[in-house]
Amino acid sequence: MGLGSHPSLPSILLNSHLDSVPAEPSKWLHPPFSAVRDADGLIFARGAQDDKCIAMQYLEAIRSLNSKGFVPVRTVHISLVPDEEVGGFAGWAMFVESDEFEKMNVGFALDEGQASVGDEFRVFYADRIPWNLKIKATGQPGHGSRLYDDSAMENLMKSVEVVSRFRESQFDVVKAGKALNSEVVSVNPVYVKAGVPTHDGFVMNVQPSEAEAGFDLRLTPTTDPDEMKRRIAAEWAPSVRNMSFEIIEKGPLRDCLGHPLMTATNDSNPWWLVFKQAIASAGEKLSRPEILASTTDARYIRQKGIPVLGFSPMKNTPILLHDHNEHLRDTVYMKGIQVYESLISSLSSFLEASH
Ligand SMILES: CSCC[C@H](NC=O)C(=O)O
Ligand SMILES: [Zn+2]
Ligand SMILES: [Zn+2]
Repeated sequence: MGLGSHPSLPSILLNSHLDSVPAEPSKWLHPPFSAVRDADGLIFARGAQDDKCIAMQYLEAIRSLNSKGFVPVRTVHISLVPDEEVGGFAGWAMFVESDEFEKMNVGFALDEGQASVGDEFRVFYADRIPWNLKIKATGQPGHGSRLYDDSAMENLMKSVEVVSRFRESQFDVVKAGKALNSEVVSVNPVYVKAGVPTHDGFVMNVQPSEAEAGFDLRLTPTTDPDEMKRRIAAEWAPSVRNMSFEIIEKGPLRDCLGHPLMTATNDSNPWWLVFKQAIASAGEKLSRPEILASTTDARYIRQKGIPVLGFSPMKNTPILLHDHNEHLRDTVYMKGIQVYESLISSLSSFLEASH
């Protein structure tokens, strides 16, 4: 397929990353990099869901459409990219700035979504944005037996309590059924580093002068980043308690016009209507559009003002991305190819969008 009959119209892009997270083979039922299909039809492989499945399904769908003589109106591009799992800085973040990307003149893109445990497919209109937050404390060192104020560990532990309360306040909203997980700000501790090391452990009777904790923080597309920074500076790492912090922002929160990176899923977006219709024509249902709790390369494409939907055609499937024994049922995989045939033919035949 490839080139459309009207190549001057904005094109359709189908994106998949080819990298995956590591696996611990000893904890898997089958070797994670051999794609074993068991007697029940389950295909075990790192990447079976995240997201080599969609890369192959795009190709199979196009092969099938080709064999039926289908000619797209709009050009269809497939991008198979590196480094998504580590932030896309040497992948999509650079690619969106290239002339090659500009020349592709992309009008609409599909990127990965997530499995659905129910009978309806899930679709994602935005990603949360990760911040890596390091909180550092310094304080008074001293004998391990002494009770005194302002040790580094005490300062850090106070912060951990404050962060935990914020975490709970967000999680309570989810538990009360008022928001989905991906609609609140999440913060999870991922490491703590402190202590005076010895050759086989830590000195036990010295209270250390430095301590540090790391958090995986996820902002919703509408979180005000400046307000978040003020909260961190005032409450989580107050300098009056000898605390400092560092934030590594893993991607943009706004496009060049300052808008949150969200693709409209209403009548204002003709691509949404075509997408929805194509899913229905394939005899399938969609659940309410969601924000992706994690993030993917789509955020860089949205940053350019291009509408992107996150979609992986996996239903009645446990969510196993980044997990041990990641797998996908063969029949689900095969059905997904048909769904993409419907999507690709509808999207690439769509004439009327201004872009
Ligand atoms: C630093 S960006 C990390 C991207 C990663 N994406 C999928 O899991 C994520 O943690 O959401
Ligand atoms: Zn992925
Ligand atoms: Zn992943």
